[in-house]
Amino acid sequence: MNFIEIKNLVKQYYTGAEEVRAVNGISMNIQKNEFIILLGQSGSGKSTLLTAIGGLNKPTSGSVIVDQIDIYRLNNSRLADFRKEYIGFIFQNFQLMPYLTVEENIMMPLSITELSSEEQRARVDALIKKISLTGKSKRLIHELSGGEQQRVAIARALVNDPLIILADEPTGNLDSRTGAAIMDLFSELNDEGKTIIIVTHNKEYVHYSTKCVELHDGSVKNIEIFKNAMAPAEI
Ligand SMILES: Nc1ncnc2c1ncn2[C@@H]1O[C@H](COP(=O)(O)OP(=O)(O)OP(=O)(O)O)[C@@H](O)[C@H]1O
Repeated sequence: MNFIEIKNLVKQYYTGAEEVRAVNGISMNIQKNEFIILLGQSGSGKSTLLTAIGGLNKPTSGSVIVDQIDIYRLNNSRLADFRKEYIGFIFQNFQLMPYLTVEENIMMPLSITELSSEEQRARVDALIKKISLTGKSKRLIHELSGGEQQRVAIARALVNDPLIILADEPTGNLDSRTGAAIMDLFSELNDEGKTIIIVTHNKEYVHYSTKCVELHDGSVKNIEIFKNAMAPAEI
């Protein structure tokens, strides 16, 4: 059974009199534990597709089905619950709170959960260790390097233990060595069972993926398969 099914997805934006078909009828299936890289020129629809998969961008038509949930048929509050349970989202510009500490940033999505404070503490400590920032947990975000900030953003995306990690140009603001280290971290998360979908301009990263999907003008132009995910993969 497919973990994520994208069915004939269309997204049109209207700005004044102008209409843009950012996604123009995309269908694809993604299996659990795949590592998908979305490539394509600027404006080809990558971010629109990614945010639609993450329940952040209601399509004009078509559907996104995750774990058998037709997500845009949910009401807003259930859709928010879906995002919390299933999705960890990471952005190019980190979107962290600059005047909060590393651990306060990671803990933010937990504040509304029912975990005890001890459980929250243990979870945050384990994530700080995972991103190799032990010893810097009390630092303010603006006292960290770009690569460290992106690691904090990844830890924050992981704190509710989502099954799916979506990242929009996560290495776009980083130098190549730091970018590769971030990709290694995604690879490690994929090995641990997370399904990962990353938008990037960097073709050198395709070897991290199980499947590379290239978009052009809102459609799938090419699909290249690099390796099998744990489950047999099929798009
Ligand atoms: N909120 C919006 N309102 C109007 N048009 C939009 C909006 N978001 C995106 N678009 C348009 O939709 C098209 C696809 O945009 P999208 O951001 O999905 O592409 P992209 O491949 O991620 O581009 P980039 O690599 O530059 O981030 C573009 O023509 C863009 O201008």
